[in-house]
Amino acid sequence: MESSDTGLMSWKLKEHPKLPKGKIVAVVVLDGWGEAPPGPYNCISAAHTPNMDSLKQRAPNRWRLLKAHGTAVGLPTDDDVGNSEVGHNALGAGRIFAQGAKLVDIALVSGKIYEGKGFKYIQQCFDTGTLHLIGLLSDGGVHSRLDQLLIFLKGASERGAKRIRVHILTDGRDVLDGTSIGFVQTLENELSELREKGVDAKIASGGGRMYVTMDRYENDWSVVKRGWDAHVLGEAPYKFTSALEAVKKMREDTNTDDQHLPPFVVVDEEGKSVGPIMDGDAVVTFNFRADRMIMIAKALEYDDFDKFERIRFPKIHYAGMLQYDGELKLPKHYLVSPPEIDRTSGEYLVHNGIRTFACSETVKFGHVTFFWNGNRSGYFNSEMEEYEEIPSDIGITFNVQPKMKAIEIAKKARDAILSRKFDQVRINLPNGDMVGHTGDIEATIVGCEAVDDAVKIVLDAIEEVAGIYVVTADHGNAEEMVKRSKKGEPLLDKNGNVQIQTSHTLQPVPITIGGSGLAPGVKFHGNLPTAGLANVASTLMNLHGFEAPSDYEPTLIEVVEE
Ligand SMILES: O=C(O)[C@@H](CO)OP(=O)(O)O
Ligand SMILES: [Mn+2]
Ligand SMILES: [Mn+2]
Repeated sequence: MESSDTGLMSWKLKEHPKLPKGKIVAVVVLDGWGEAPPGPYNCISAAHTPNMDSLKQRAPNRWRLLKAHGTAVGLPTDDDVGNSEVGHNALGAGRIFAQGAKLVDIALVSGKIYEGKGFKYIQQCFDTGTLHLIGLLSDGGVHSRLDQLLIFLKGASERGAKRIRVHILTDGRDVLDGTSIGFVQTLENELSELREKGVDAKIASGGGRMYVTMDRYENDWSVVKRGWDAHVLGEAPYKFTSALEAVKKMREDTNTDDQHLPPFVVVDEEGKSVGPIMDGDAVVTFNFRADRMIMIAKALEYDDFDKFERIRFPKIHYAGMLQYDGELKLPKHYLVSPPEIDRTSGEYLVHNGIRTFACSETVKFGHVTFFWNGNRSGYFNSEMEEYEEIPSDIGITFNVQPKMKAIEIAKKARDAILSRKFDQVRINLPNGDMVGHTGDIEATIVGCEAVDDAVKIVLDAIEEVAGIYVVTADHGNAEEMVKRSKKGEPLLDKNGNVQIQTSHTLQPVPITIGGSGLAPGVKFHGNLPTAGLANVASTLMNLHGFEAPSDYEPTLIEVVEE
């Protein structure tokens, strides 16, 4: 950390000895765009992407791969796929922070989770109220983990929870479609063991994560309302006497995948919901990841709330697994302290006169703002920053509109670059990820081609202002659309069809820099073979003419005499 004469931390960055200030730098994050061998399940190699291809071929010294998964981005193990939260956190913060998944693991293993203020707060309801747990039910490890839920269920019941209701959101996005049946079965087994010990524990409601509760960035409040109605009011169009039956039947009868299952409630023999949320109950949202919990957290926490008609607003003790928004302090109560992602590159650059424009469409808007800035909403300095959100299409899966708003985002970036009002123009192009998550290979190829066209728009604008571009990605997705055996063969399901993979991957991501504003002699260091996304922030500071703070991960570039 840099310090001033007074011993206090200083925001002032040192000038870079060789690189000038004043260049406009475009930062383009391709969401879900990893590097993998070409093949029929690699939508990026299958797509016609002349611009990205030429960036790779033209300047081998200024194109390389970065680690974007596992411990390189603060996840518990190197078997953990990357994701947007940890990826953009690392890109923006320039350091690797132990992330939510890991912090919850640590708190559960040590038992500290039960000693904190958050647990004591919910525990006050255990004698007379019900403990409700709402979250994503899978072992995907992106938003939540089933093993953590099971440990917590046991821990809470040993500490006095007598009546427990779980509200499940089925996945099929971070894990294979269809696996929700197995996850529900595992949870049911655990709940039945708790019942044998005298705890009244049941699944009460649920639905598919993309259709119920887990919307983000206020894209579509009707998603959260469906969750509210099912979890809180105990009302849903589908009623079953067990969650297992619910998931199995709804998959067949409505022909929807795990991600998009309709909302359901579990009812008793009289058809009455087994677990609405009532006055005096405790509620925990057990996802550690922030973006898709913030909307439901607002609905559960805020007295003043006008996003939808709540009908009934129970007086509850609500805690998040983590605090999801550091600026809004939302929720007020939480079980595990979030990573303290401080002194991000965005905050430094604002203090050093860099004016920033950031843009994406709604579904990725918070990635280049909120996540980039360390899970902090709002501006550091509204006079120096402008964030623009292009409304995403709602109510569709993105294989229907695979081009999404890529071109519109790129045009906003182009206008911001040509206006010369900004020093950094930062965008996220969502297609590789959002279309990749649908598992639709043809549509994903179309999406990747739109990304390539969008990159060209930004690069052309950078050329006009003699600026610099940095094109990179946050994690893999579209480059690997099939589940493989250990030997690398595509796996088949029981009907002999290949198992389509909708999730992120373990693959590295490319980064490339260039533009006529780049000082001659700038190239990637040869001595950082294991660099990852956290090395990008220092690099960007250099390109703006500054040295990075000493505790940032080292820069990727060096300047050689030509
Ligand atoms: O859609 C999401 O929530 C995640 C996958 O669970 O994707 P990303 O990390 O790219 O936002
Ligand atoms: Mn992403
Ligand atoms: Mn994704």
